[in-house]
Amino acid sequence: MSIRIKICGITRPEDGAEAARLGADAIGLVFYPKSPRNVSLVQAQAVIAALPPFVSVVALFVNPEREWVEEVLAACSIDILQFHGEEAAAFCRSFQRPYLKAVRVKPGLDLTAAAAEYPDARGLLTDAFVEGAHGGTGTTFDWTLLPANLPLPLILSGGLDDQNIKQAVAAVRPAAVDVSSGVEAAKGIKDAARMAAFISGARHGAV
Ligand SMILES: O=C(O)c1ccccc1N[C@@H]1O[C@H](COP(=O)(O)O)[C@@H](O)[C@H]1O
Repeated sequence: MSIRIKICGITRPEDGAEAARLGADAIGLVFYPKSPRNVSLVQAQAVIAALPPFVSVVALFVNPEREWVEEVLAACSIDILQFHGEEAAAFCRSFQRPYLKAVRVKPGLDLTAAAAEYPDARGLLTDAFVEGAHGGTGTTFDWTLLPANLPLPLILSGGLDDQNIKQAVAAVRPAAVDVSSGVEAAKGIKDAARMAAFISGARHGAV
């Protein structure tokens, strides 16, 4: 199966539509008020309305209240949930939607054990550990820390950009890649040329 590409932190309908036109498989909407890429329900609805039907919509949360996830699901057409905090598996699965679990990688973390805690997740998304931040930092981690045989599909993220994506995909061979800051012109504003180069690099790195 060909590599899947997610462009996260979309805040504007035109950026989501452009990501889709360039060949992204999924876009991410950040429902985390502390993020510079946080979107309101109205913003999210506008982004989703501008997307073609074949692009998956991922809703990203960080340690959310249950009611907030339910409100987003009621208001927006969401395909997949992404939990980017310290959410327990029981919480993640309680919405009865496909979900991705993010882990922030640092030396000493047992990724195989971390993945095993979320057996029903659709994928394990590996981001860089940065003290005091939950994600979207543009920081890479040491890809050699990734074990060969994770029990879940691997979604590589953390500091990927249009310059390093081909090398990253060739080295790690993930099922999917995810990027936020590495294809931006400014926080929350995507750069079409960088998105195009990222998507092309990911596809070429996978061959
Ligand atoms: O994008 C954000 O602002 C964000 C905030 C809080 C948690 C996660 C966030 N984004 C996710 O972080 C990773 C890596 O981002 P980057 O490419 O290094 O900027 C990515 O999975 C985003 O989905």
